[in-house]
Amino acid sequence: MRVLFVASECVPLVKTGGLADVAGALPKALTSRGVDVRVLLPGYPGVTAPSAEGEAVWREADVFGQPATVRRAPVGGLDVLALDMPAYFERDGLYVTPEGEDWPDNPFRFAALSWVAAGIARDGLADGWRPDIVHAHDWQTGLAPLYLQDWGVRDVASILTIHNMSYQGVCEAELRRDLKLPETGFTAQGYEFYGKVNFLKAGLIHSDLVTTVSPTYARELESPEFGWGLEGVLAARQERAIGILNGIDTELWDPMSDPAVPSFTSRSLSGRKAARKALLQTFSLDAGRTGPLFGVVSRLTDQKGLDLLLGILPDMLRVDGSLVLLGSGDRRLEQAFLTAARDHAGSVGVRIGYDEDLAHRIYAGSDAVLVPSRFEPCGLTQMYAMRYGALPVVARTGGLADTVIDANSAAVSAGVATGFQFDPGSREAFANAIAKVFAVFSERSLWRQMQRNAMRHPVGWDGPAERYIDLYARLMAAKEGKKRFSGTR
Ligand SMILES: Nc1ncnc2c1ncn2[C@@H]1O[C@H](COP(=O)(O)OP(=O)(O)O[C@H]2O[C@H](CO)[C@@H](O)[C@H](O)[C@H]2O)[C@@H](O)[C@H]1O
Repeated sequence: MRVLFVASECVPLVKTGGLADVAGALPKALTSRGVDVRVLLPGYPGVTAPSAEGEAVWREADVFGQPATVRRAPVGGLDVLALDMPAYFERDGLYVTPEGEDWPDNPFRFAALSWVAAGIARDGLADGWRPDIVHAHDWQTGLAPLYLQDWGVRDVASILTIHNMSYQGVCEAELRRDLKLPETGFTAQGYEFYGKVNFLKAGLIHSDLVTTVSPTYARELESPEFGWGLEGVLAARQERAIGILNGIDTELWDPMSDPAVPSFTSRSLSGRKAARKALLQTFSLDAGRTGPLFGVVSRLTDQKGLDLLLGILPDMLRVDGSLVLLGSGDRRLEQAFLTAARDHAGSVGVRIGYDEDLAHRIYAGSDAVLVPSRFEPCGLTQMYAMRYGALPVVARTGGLADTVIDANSAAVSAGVATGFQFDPGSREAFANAIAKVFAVFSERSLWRQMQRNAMRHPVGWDGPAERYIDLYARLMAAKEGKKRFSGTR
């Protein structure tokens, strides 16, 4: 079974968010189960540097005005195919300029990525490798299934995984000819979206199968609130989006062997105490405060609901809580948190930027990690938190609802709670959940039991990888005409 993964970012080479974690970890889990996976990535500087010596396995002289060369190299346990197109990808910033604006040629950059994925599926590589399946991820690769279908490549199946429906890759209709999109597809049943071109919609319509990253988000996606205008497209498909919960890379994220933090396990937490102390020192926070130390590691966007945190912060601090936050994104949120840190020096620490090492130290040293998202397709931070013994406090939405067992009275009596849930978007519900965190924090044995539960909660890729393999096998069988594909949620 040969699978071509195509994604716009991937750990350990280049990451801005959770897509990269999945695009790095899932291929590893599939490979260890015998699937032959290669991962096609844009040749950003972080990708071309480690693959520069790789063999050129595919070329085309002119892909949207630029020569394209694909180099194959083993990097970080992955079989990487780096798309070398310096004019498109050798720049500082994956999607946006240093000033935070979308690169104006993003439609061409990511159409090129999709085009090359489809080209590899059509032609195969110089070493004879040709995929059975193209597995595309998010809008940046949404045109790959369309090109495959348009070119009549019928013996390679395509899957599109939605990591976030709110980013769709919409561009002006006039570009459609230059993007080499079929004119007949520019309709409401095709890739047209309110008079524009929509990359994600193209992928949803033309892929053989659509998946998303949690069962709850799969259901939510069919409502206008979460579908961002594409809910009808999913509902109209014969096979709707299949929700497969993400896992996390439990080798990279292992408190026992993580080089960024003192070693600890669910049985022996003394290393965790040291991690907490070190974290307080990093942010020059007062070690004498008796309440929980809350942590946040997040992109600062409206999705993540962190404006709600600003609203309840003074109350949290009044009862001796503390906060550390690492994030970047929306300039106004960045400023607001920096101001909070200045106003509450000693109890609030804020780092604006991206820092992988510090992220590990926050999961290991915080008592609780806050994820108040308005919507969350899966969410990985709550799983990293659980694995490191920080109890997650999450909005009850998407994958957050699927991964955290709320400390309600039934779960507490059954001894299975792993965190705290509240109604998304509600400041009052968030404040109530925080009050509960304080209450449980003062009941040391219950807190300790929840930490143990959280740390032992299965968060790896074993189950999800098996489900993807099952889908791949059924898709291949369907392509071979053995039987009609039938998906289940
Ligand atoms: N400033 C910073 N410094 C260091 N690390 C930082 C950071 N900001 C964020 N991170 C890291 O980025 C990742 C974020 O992953 P999430 O899944 O929580 O969100 P994201 O919205 O990016 O992903 C989308 O795709 C993923 C994958 O499918 C879905 O889980 C999710 O719901 C969906 O929105 C985590 O590994 C986190 O530690």
